[in-house]
Amino acid sequence: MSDDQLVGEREGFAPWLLEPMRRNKDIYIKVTLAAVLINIFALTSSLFTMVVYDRVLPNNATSSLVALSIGFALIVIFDFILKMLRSYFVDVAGARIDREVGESVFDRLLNIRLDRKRGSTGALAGIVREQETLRDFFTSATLSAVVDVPFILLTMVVIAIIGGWLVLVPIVLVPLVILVGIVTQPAMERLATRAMSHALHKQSVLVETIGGLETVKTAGASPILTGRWLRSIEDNSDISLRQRLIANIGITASQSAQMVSFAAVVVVGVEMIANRTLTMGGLIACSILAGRAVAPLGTIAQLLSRITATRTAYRQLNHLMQGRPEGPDGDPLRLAKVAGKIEFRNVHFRYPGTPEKALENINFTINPGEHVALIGRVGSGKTTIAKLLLGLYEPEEGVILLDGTDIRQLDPVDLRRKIASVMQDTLLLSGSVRENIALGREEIDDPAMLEASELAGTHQFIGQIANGYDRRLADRGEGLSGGQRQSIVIARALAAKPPVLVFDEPSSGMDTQTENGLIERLDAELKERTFIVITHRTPFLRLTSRVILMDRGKVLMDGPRDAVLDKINPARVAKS
Ligand SMILES: Nc1ncnc2c1ncn2[C@@H]1O[C@H](COP(=O)(O)OP(=O)(O)OP(=O)(O)O)[C@@H](O)[C@H]1O
Repeated sequence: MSDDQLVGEREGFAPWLLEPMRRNKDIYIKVTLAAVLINIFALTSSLFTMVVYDRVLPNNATSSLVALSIGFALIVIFDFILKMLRSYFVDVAGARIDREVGESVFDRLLNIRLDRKRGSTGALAGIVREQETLRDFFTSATLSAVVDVPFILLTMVVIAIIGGWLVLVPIVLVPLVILVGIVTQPAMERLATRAMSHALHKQSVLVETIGGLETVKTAGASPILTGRWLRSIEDNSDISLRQRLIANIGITASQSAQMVSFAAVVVVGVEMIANRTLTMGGLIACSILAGRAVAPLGTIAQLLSRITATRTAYRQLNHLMQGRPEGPDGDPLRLAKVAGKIEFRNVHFRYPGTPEKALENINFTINPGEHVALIGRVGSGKTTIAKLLLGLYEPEEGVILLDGTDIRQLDPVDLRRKIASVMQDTLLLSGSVRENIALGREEIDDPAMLEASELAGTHQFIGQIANGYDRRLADRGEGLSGGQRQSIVIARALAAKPPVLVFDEPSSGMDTQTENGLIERLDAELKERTFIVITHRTPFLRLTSRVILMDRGKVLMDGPRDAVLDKINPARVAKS
């Protein structure tokens, strides 16, 4: 699915947003109450003017004017306080909603099923960032403007009371402005969707470039990325130009409507004054009110592009939130104690969107405490077996069992605690070495961290540096050598003493001496634990007693280590 398709879905209002809003119901009730009072106060300035013209001026009643002015000043003060309170309430509720939504969006991101993940990393990051657009809506003036819209009716009722038929002016104009909004809305929606997909594309280019800056430089990929970047900037500015054009139709229409409304009231009002059906003060009050009736629509028109962007952001996030998360549909199982028996039964697997099977009819059983090497040519499916065992993907057919339980029924997080892994793309987090090994797991105290670190060989280079374990690593562990990064990741896997360990090319970045030292230390450590190692190199085979040879997604040979190695390489037999 392309980034474009990611933004095209439409759904109803979803619980991940509705629930946090409901939990803040009390605050929104206060906001509505404040809005009622603010809108009532807003009417008073016109009524004040009316009374001054009709009662104070003809009678030269200065004392009444003083009293009225004091009253009006008090209203202005109350109005000020209420407006401040309203913004504060909107902000508090917005911040709470933002936190709750942020938590559930990040949680869903962590539980995303890899087989359902669509679009690039940058696009996914962009979708998650859309939460900010939602927050902007919930904490900004937009929400207050939307809340003010129903009060247009109240303003019209007051116009009808004071000016009678004069109310026809806003009655005709308000729907006209709304109509302009409705007519431009589909175009705004379309543009908002396209704007978002262009923004996601721009984000993808940026993330790809920054993430691989070293490779971009060494491989000379700058021209192709610059081209993509410039295209996405052009696309983005083209779309925002069109968005502004369309939005301006609504904004200008509402401004014109405000002017027409004011003038029409005056024209019709003059006639009514001549007929003595309206006072001078009444006319002035009505013309102010008629402008006010159209004003909230003007604010909405100004914020329309923001409102459509919020809807598009909502749909995007909803698409992410409605995807099925990892783990079983019902309550996930957690195995109390794992002996470490692993079984692949008739497993077939195809990566999403690829025609060929990466694994075809895989069958093997690994007994508790057995040490097995998975070997085979590049692309033969070894890593895929590890990924399936870790529950990152589900088999298309067949089952994978851990101690006799289908791993699809297990809690994926718990499964990955029981089966610790060192995967090929060793990724470190920014933070200290200690944090990278312990990863915030409570059971890993300092002695456990140090023990794992000594076993993995991390201590050999970190132990020499003062405060080495507290040394902060740069982004993704850049600043450490490939072998050093691997050693930290091995320490991370060993630290919790898991019953099963899966290592995928654990020593590809290490020199022979470091690798041999590691293998010697692991020999004792791995006793009575199930161990699977994927390797192209022979030293690690010393730790294993059985070898599974893979070829083009199938098991070609499976048997005792030396027997399989002798079959593959008859020269070995001759030598021995
Ligand atoms: N994320 C993916 N999406 C689509 N195809 C993939 C993906 N990862 C791997 N493949 C394909 O699946 C096949 C098996 O890949 P796998 O990584 O399991 O091989 P491998 O035996 O571990 O190779 P290597 O020794 O190079 O690590 C390959 O043909 C590869 O192109």
